[in-house]
Amino acid sequence: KKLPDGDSDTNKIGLSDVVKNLQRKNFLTWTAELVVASPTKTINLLSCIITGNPKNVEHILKTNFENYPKGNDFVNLLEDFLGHGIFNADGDHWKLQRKTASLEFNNKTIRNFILDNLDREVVGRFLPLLSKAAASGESIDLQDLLDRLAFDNVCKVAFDVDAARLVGDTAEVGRFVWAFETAAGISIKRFQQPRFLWKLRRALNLGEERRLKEELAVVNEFATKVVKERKGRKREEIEGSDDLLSRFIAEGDFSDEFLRDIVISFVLAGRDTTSTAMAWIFWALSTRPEVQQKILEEIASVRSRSGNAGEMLTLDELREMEYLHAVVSETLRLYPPVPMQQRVCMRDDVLPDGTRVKRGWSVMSHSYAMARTEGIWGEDCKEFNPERWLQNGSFQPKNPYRFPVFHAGPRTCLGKEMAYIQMKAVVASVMERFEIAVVDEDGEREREIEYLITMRIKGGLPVQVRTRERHLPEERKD
Ligand code: HEM
Repeated sequence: KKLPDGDSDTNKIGLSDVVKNLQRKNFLTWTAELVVASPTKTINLLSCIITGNPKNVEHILKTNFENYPKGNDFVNLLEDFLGHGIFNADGDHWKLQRKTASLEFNNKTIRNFILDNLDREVVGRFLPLLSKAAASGESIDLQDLLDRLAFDNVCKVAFDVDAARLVGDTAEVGRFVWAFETAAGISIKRFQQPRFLWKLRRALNLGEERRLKEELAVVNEFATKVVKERKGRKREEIEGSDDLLSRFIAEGDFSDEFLRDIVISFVLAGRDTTSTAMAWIFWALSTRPEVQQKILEEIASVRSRSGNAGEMLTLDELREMEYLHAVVSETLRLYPPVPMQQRVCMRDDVLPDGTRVKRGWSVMSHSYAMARTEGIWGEDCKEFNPERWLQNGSFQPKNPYRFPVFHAGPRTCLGKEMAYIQMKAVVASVMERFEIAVVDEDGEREREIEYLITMRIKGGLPVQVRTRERHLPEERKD
């Protein structure tokens, strides 16, 4: 039988290609090259379909959503850590959590809660650390500081706990924070190993698996204690609190275990994603003075319109900053924090480009490759060009199936708005006060990528910080 164009047999990558190329290349960039070069933008890599074709992405994430769950392999990997929290659940279990969580994320009060927390964290902790670095002249790892900042923020929003990672862990939660980071690291490393290996180590309680078990006991004990304590508070107090744990308790009769799992899922989903994105933004800006200048002009303009001479911009002012929104989006496009997203096929299917998918095969959408596809973004797709997001100065959102950086369809990221608020607030606050110079920066040279679920800058982001003179609106200066 003649195969239709784009049939999985046409763009098949064999085992010998895999072995030859993986020795030399990073999996993410190698598969991106293959996807971009494929006529249908879809490849079949040892019965794993990888696609950068927007029509296929829409089919997988929305049109035929029920046929493409996360699947047991994915869920099993993270189950010890996340249980069946929203990020690691399928079917009814996922639906129930999604419903309540969407309600809460769309609740207006959460935005103010996010910004108030950010205000304390950024003004009280983050900026002073940068001032110290500016005074001493020593270089600092900005990616690491941003990791700490994002961890603190997401813990506050998820369960109103101050993890205090930016100021050194406090005695009470320090053990939890350390255990969480270690457990996340070991759990994620499972993705790199053959399944039987980590399962065997787990069964025999050996090495990292043993460590994981110990650290998870600490994480679970701490989270359960917080859940129980919160449930024990007065009803009015719970109802008046904006963190997600309190909101879930106020909304329904959920078990301690369920609440613990969802909270841990939120912390995992919100920490490295946002910090990685911010690190790439500062890296991208460091070689683009003209983009920095435009952001500074935009900050000056919103401040002069509102007369705000305060430490932080307000939510409305951040919202007005459409150029900064475009800069953040352009960085996310080229450096998507979650560059590939995996699903599993439940029943044999044919994708819109003709690719056949068999039951049990993995299917991955490749945001990193899509950003580098001329058919989606035009000839300048590899350039950093924030203007592509703007029309007459207004930000124009793109079709999410062409830009699935926050996923798309029923499982779209719930923290997108929170992430944008955070990224814009941090970038604006830093840029107003400091010049950030990336150390060992080699002009436009790309940084090496470290890819393990999120796409991080390999080796961190060493920077030197210099103080910049601020220009606040005159009338409110004192
Ligand atoms: C720049 C920052 C972020 C990016 C790029 C991002 C991206 C994503 C992506 C790609 C997914 C889908 C993952 C998958 O199912 O394979 C996702 C899901 C999710 N994200 Fe985000 N995320 C970001 C920040 C956040 C934040 C700050 C939170 C909130 C605390 C958050 C909460 C979630 C949750 C709860 C899900 C699961 C949704 C579901 O399965 O129904 N994310 N995110």
